[in-house]
Amino acid sequence: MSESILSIRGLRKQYASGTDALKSVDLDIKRGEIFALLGPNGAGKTTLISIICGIVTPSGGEVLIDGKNWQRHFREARTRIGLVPQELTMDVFEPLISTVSFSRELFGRRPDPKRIEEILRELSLWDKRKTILKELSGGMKRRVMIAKALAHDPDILFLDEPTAGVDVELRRDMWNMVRRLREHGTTIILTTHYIEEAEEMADRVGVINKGELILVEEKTELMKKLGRKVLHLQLAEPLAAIPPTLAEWNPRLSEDGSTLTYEFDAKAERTGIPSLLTAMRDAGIAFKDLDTHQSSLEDIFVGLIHHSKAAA
Ligand SMILES: Nc1ncnc2c1ncn2[C@@H]1O[C@H](COP(=O)(O)OP(=O)(O)OP(=O)(O)O)[C@@H](O)[C@H]1O
Repeated sequence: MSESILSIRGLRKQYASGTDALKSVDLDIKRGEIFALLGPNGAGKTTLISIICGIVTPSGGEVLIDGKNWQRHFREARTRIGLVPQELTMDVFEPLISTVSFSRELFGRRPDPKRIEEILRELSLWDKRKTILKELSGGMKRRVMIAKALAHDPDILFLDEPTAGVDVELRRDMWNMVRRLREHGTTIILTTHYIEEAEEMADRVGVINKGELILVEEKTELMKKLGRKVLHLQLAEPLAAIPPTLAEWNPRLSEDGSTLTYEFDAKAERTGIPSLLTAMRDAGIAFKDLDTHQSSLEDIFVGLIHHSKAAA
């Protein structure tokens, strides 16, 4: 059994409008990992997921599931993949439990009321099982979409913007659910705009921009490698402006003049901090407190997108 459960090779998509939504994407997804695909609006995330799930036809390239071409083994691929799409799609007059049970059978699995009950209980839907979908709240409907995707016990689950517009409670429930699924061996690929989601959940992160994967990295490595640190200096006396002698460190002054912020490369041999502190002393600027913090995945992401825009 190979390490990759999913291999994407040279995947391209040009829509009839002429938009190149994917420009030859290569990606390997490891068995059992949580992979977060990050990217700005229109980057190609939904297109990528939709192709793998058989909803959109690619213009070129292929997808292999356990080494098997997903189009030639379409039935098997469909059984193994679950998708929670961005848009809610469901028959609004059906009772919840029928919709979810039907999803299981649609993907060629034998009926299993016990398993359906388990899924509904886990998603706090059991009490609502007889309610028709039309009468459920937006958050409940989203839970139903997840239940539908899980009903046939897929071993690869795609979540397209799973927590866009959901409340804090549902977001927390979903994160817990994703963790539990991973513990049971499910491979999870999620797209998100929320960096904190990737930071919290993912083992690896891919960044896609304008149809190109510009980076794939272990999350912890990514944060270590690209992470910059920020030094905050709480000044003893507020400053009206930054003295010209500090210009070479390019510090920022808070609006009230009480805090000086300096961003530095935590991995660099010379961080610039000792010389900055000396220059401050020479300028007669005293500070009463200082702290540093690691820049977040968000800082890294913004930096990357900015960089790729500048290079284009
Ligand atoms: N059916 C379609 N026909 C034509 N162009 C499309 C179609 N679907 C998507 N696109 C275009 O393809 C590009 C990629 O869109 P896609 O929806 O994959 O991006 P995304 O990263 O999922 O964006 P978002 O975060 O906004 O959901 C965009 O330029 C989009 O306008």
